[in-house]
Amino acid sequence: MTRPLTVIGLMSGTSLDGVDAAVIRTDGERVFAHGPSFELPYPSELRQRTRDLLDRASELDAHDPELLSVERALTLHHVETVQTLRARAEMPIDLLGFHGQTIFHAPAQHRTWQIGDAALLSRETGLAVVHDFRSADVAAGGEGAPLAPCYHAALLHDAPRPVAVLNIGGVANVTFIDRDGTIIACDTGPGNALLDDWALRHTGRSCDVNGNLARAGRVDRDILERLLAHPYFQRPAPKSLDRLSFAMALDAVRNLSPEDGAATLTAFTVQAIARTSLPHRPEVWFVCGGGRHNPMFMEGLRHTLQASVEPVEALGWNGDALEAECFGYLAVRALRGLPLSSPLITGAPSSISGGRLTCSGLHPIPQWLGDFER
Ligand SMILES: Nc1ncnc2c1ncn2[C@@H]1O[C@H](COP(=O)(O)OP(=O)(O)OP(=O)(O)O)[C@@H](O)[C@H]1O
Ligand SMILES: CC(=O)N[C@H]1[C@@H]2OC[C@@H](O2)[C@@H](O)[C@@H]1O[C@H](C)C(=O)O
Repeated sequence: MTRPLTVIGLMSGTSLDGVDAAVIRTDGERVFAHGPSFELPYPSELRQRTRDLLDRASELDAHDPELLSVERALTLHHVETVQTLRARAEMPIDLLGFHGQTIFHAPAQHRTWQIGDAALLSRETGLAVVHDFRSADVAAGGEGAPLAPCYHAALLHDAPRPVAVLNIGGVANVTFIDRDGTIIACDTGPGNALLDDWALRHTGRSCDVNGNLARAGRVDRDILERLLAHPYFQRPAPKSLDRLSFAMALDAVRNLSPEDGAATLTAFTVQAIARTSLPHRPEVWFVCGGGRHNPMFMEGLRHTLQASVEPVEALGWNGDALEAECFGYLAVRALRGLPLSSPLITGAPSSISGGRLTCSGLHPIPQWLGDFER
């Protein structure tokens, strides 16, 4: 039997709001325990510098001084997150699963780019680090995202089916598990990112807190229909998005009032989710990610999907920590050479593993790592 490991998973998502970290104990197949979790928000200056990098990421040179400076600052923010969580966890940690920050995602060009210095993280924490989860899938011709479905499936083994887990992060993505266990997944469209950018521009706050701006506005139906005419919504799964894939929506609503713009962008996220083509109607949609804290998304989804829509807390899960837990789980799967994705999830030609191990902070290398040699 493979030894279970205690792992800290680390996720810095497309919302650019901060680092989520969570402890789980897993052998990469079963999850034995969930430990504490913690989020360390980015200072607004670092969030803005990262946001600015995204705009020029497609042309960025890997040695760009600002890129390297942001990468170092983001990594040190991860180090601080790990040290804080470690102190709270009061248990020895074996491994880190480090997603990094996606700054560019274009699977059609065989490119996906997560920044973050795994060697620095390993040196500063003295822990082994698994990172670079998406490249192998993209290199094999897959979308490289979403990767959470395999973790959702591990947690949902005895839930009623068909069932959907919907993550509303910066981008939104769904995992659908059919009656026979078949998993279908994709990014559905925008999540919070457009609304965050709009709210920042018009209110100076980093998001539309509790949907208050959108609630006071009216949806512009013409603009909404135009946005939903985007070919992405006709494409079947598997499919995935970059944070900026729908940046033109901000341009489309630019002449609306702050309230009407927020209402229209909120409806765009909801309607994009509802248009996702699934083989059967899920019995329940369980929602995770920061978007579930926005009642305008939750109410809009209940109304549009005409189905039960619950936060994942209804399953006893922690919807703010789920993605971080996921990268802890995937880190152990990667060490064991187990698949992180499958053809129906990312479109890769076969189920393939991924991730890379960095141990620059370990002297000597612990013996148990030898058990995982692939
Ligand atoms: N009370 C709230 N009201 C409105 N929006 C909220 C609230 N709380 C959180 N959010 C939204 O949730 C976002 C953070 O979500 P989350 O942490 O899931 O993003 P992420 O980790 O970047 O996700 P992903 O990797 O899936 O893109 C914030 O940027 C904000 O838009
Ligand atoms: C390229 C990339 O970082 N994609 C993220 C992003 O954020 C949400 C959505 O777009 C999803 O596809 C993915 O993250 C989650 C954790 C995933 O891989 O499942």
